[in-house]
Amino acid sequence: MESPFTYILITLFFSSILLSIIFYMTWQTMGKQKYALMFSLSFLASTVLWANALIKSLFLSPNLYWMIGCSMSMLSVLLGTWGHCLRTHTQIHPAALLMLGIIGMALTYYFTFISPHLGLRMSVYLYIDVVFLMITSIVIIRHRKQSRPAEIGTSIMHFLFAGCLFIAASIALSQGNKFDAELIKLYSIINFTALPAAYVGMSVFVIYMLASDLAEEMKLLAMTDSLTNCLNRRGFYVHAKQQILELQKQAQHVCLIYCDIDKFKAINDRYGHAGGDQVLVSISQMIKQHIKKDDLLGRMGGEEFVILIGRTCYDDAKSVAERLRSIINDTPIQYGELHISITASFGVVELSSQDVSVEQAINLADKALYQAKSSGRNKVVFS
Ligand SMILES: Nc1nc2c(ncn2[C@@H]2O[C@H](COP(=O)(O)OP(=O)(O)OP(=O)(O)O)[C@@H](O)[C@H]2O)c(=O)[nH]1
Repeated sequence: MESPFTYILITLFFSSILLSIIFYMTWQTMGKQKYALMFSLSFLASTVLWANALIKSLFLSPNLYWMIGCSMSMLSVLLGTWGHCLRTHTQIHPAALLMLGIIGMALTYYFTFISPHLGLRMSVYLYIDVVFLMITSIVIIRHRKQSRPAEIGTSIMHFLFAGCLFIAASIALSQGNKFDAELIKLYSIINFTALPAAYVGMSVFVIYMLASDLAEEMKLLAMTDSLTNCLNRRGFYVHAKQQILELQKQAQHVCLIYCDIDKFKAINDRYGHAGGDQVLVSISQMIKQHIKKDDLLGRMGGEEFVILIGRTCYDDAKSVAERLRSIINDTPIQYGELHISITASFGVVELSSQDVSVEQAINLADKALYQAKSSGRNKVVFS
């Protein structure tokens, strides 16, 4: 009858193979993101680690088995940390991570072969793993202002995993240089109960985090206009509702500006659909350049854009549309060798002091726009 630890190792071995395959397939199907490949390689290293633990007594000398186990453990955590740094665009040089791993290996080698010390031999690599896991936990939680639930969960799981390893390492170290059967028993209990649970929990949370990344990407795509890259109608409604509440709380003057390019059909007829598209892209870029980062720009369809702005001073808010009109009027759009002169009409509604919904505000601004069109175009009309 095999020891129960053997069965746990077999389970970990197969779980790691599966996780490595899952992340490899994620890498293949999710645009070959490097971090997914790192996660796959990380679980491959874990697979070697568990396989090494399973076959140790069959082929390897104890010291060789130990060095392979330590290096695979650190390699696995290092690759995972590197993957998380890539995903979060954290500027930690891989060489710094590699250096930490090499120091861990050198110290383990030293305390195994040169100046043998049981406690240090068993604990140094685990402490290095703890450092890697803590870096990962911090990197995940700190890379954006408001972390997603999946990121919070993944960060906590890395922290818990680091905690389990820290306890295991400290128990091993507290033996000193002499084998202590009681402490080793405790060390094995941590190693084969808390650690596998934390390991599997952490892996599942990483998968959940990547799935949540994908869901966010889809949501973003569903709210983005593919030609101009600004918000589409649906995206504008969703964001404008939140933004209006935010701005009104800050007692800002909120204006909704409806902008429609004049005689756009004629531009399409003269320069072709591609020329018309270029005009739409250039106009959206021009508007983005001349509004603030927090202002919202959406394309409502065709040649219609809508802008939501908040300004502390009412005159500032009112002047934005006039400034945009004048810039569009004065800036011909380059299309290949050609320069296309265009104008646009604007309808503006102020909604700071009124209890107006986005839909009503758009209707009012649209009516003002209609007046701007019917009174000769290239004009701004306030509702
Ligand atoms: N190139 C291009 N044209 C588009 C797109 N979406 C809509 N259009 C065209 O935009 C034109 C809009 O024309 P109209 O609604 O008649 O308006 P207009 O010619 O700008 O006239 P006024 O608004 O009255 O000044 C139509 O010819 C549509 O085919 C697009 O994504 N790309």
